[in-house]
Amino acid sequence: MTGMMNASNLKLPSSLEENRIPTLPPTAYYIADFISEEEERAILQKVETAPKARWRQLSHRRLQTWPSDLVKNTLLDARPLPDWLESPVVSRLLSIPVSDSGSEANIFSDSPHRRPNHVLINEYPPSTGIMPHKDGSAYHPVVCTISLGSTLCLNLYKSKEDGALDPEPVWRILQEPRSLLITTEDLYTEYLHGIEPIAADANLSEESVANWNLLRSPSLYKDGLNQRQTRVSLTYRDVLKVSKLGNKLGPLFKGK
Ligand SMILES: O=C(O)CCC(=O)C(=O)O
Ligand SMILES: [Fe+2]
Repeated sequence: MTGMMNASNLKLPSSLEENRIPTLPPTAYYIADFISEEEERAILQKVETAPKARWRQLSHRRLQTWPSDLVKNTLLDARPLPDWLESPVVSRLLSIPVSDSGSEANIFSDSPHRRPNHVLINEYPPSTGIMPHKDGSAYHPVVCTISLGSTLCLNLYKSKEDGALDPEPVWRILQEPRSLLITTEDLYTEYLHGIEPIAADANLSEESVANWNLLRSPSLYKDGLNQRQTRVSLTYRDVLKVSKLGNKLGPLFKGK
């Protein structure tokens, strides 16, 4: 067991502000060691052994939604998240104050349910990605992403004056396994994000990676390359609309 990272070895910041990515527009935070290797393994195990019907297969990527898909931007299924998605991630997330000012406010203090109520799980084999997009109006504009299994780059894009997408990313964020990335505000509303469908991320450097100084292991990428393995991401958000009807109909939903 020597050298194995368990939760008690994690060095969480005393506030998110300490881990703000300084070169980005408001506001993004990156915590390289948010969960331990043990916790990563346990979550991956749950993801991989979920009932087959939980998975939605897209052409390259597959995904799960917890507790369920949205219908017209509404969460119909008001059941809480399962334990393995709630703990340790949500409790840890809510325990970190945004600033050192003495206020206890956490990243979900201003959201309608004061906590994430929805998790999207995406699995990306090497050479798969997600097209540049915005996350839209269904969610409170705070996105918390846990990365598992592999490092890859998330790209941030701007729209041009004419509304068309500028295909060159304006920034890149390198997400290591077990890291937490939080994006909010302008990064939610003004910019698009996406992941290129490539086998390796290239030209990685202090100049080209916005969160370079917050990485756990920048030395792994000193040749500028990151060979991708399969990466699983957990995207935690607060869905604004939760149906009361969904609650009453709960027993009728044959939830898996
Ligand atoms: O996997 C990720 O990090 C991004 C996922 C994403 O952007 C989304 O599902 O909206
Ligand atoms: Fe997204």
